[in-house]
Amino acid sequence: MVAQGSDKMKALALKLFEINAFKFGDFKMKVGINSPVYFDLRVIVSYPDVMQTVSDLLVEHIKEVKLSAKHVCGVPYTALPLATIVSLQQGTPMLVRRKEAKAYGTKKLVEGIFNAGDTCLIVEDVVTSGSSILETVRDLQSEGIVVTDAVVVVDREQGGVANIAKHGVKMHSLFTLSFLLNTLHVAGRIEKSTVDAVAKYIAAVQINSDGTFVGGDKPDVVGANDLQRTKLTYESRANLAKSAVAKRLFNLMASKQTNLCLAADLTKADDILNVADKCGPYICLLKTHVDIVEDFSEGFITNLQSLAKRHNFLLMEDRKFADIGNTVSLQYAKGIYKISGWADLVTAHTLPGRSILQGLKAALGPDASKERGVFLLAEMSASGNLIDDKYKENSNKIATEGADVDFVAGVVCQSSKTFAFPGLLQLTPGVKIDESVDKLGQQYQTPEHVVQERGADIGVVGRGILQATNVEQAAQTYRDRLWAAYKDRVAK
Ligand SMILES: O=c1ccn([C@@H]2O[C@H](COP(=O)(O)O)[C@@H](O)[C@H]2O)c(=O)[nH]1
Repeated sequence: MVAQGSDKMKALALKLFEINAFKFGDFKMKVGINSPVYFDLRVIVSYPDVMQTVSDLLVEHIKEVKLSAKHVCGVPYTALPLATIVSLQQGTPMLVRRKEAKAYGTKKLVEGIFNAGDTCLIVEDVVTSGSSILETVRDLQSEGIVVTDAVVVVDREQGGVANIAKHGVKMHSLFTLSFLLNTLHVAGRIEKSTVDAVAKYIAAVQINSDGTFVGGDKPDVVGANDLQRTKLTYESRANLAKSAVAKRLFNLMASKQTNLCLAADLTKADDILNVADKCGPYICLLKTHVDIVEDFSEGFITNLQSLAKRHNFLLMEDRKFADIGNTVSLQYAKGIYKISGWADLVTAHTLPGRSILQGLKAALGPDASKERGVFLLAEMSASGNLIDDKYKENSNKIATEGADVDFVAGVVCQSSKTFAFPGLLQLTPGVKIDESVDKLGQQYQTPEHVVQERGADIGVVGRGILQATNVEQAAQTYRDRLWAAYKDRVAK
């Protein structure tokens, strides 16, 4: 058997985590309940080296457990390329199971040349209850094909082994979820609390092959899933962040005990520097709209950076980039403001799609995402804005899937439902001591409401502080209330 403890297996486990083939958080599952861990092995097709290693290990595993079937068949769709490589490497003919029978011609469910009585080995990527394997087994059996074994990449340990065994099929997995958790923990990639949260969930949620739950009742998943982002501390979320700047910001917030962002929307450089100095001790982030500064100069940026260093806060330019990649790249690095040179973070609309991330990254060097990050706008605080649920869903995908997620530090939004991944920060503008709406449609909620009801990790306050008679005192009040709301949220 391929030793789960081998260096090759451990390295592959870490690589799969690195490329986001699995992640931790709070994810909706096919069976209708949320899970603290989510696998998406579809991404491996974008990494030929990973494809190669996974299929090499599958072939090794097949040899070691002496599985000798006449055919090999992947469970559609993710396992199809894996089954193809296994077939090529072993010289074993492949069968392809259609998900729907052809409506015309042969109306076949299984493509390939076979005879009744032939044996077939199933290849699958991830097994939860084993129901997908069983669907494929059923179709192969209906053609008289004999199935006794299935090789899988990951067993989530939620009942799959027993469920498929009831149908005479033995599962041979490369990885168990427990092994992956342990490997990541030993390598310092996840905390013990993450291991425990997933283990608790797996123990509570065992699934039958028909999608019902072992024990009958729907488990109390809210209780079982301790990885919901609003329940976690900033320290533990720092470990789950893919963006280096998000990690830095989570740790800064935790050590400085502040989740307040000051929106320094003033038009004179000295006024911004003055307010940054006064409020610096209370903020984790200072947000600018640099294009409203009437006397902008390089000196202003140098002074702002030294205040950021002195008071330990990060700088965010709320540029809300929204153009094609090439233009965004120029807007980020060139012109008068040369934003990429000084802003730790910027904001960008998701309207242009993924190219917004590629455009921003193109303006930076190869290690771009180590020093810089972006907050994607998935929702706005302005009344009557045009963002709908589909837009939010797609924004979440851009923030959490694909090769550029290491550049995404967080999401600007108004609701905890907009995204689940705990490694991202929720930045929520529209915060004031009293709920209200300004003359131009800005909608305000209280610090407690945005943190506890809406899931904000960082509350953005502009005029609530800037128009106060004593800005320093106002910053302290907002910091105290936002921080207390966060402490209450994680204590519940
Ligand atoms: O949806 C959004 C996105 C960004 N903002 C920005 O936040 C501040 C809010 O300032 P207040 O004075 O506290 O209203 C401002 O810079 C906006 O550009 C937002 O309000 N809503």
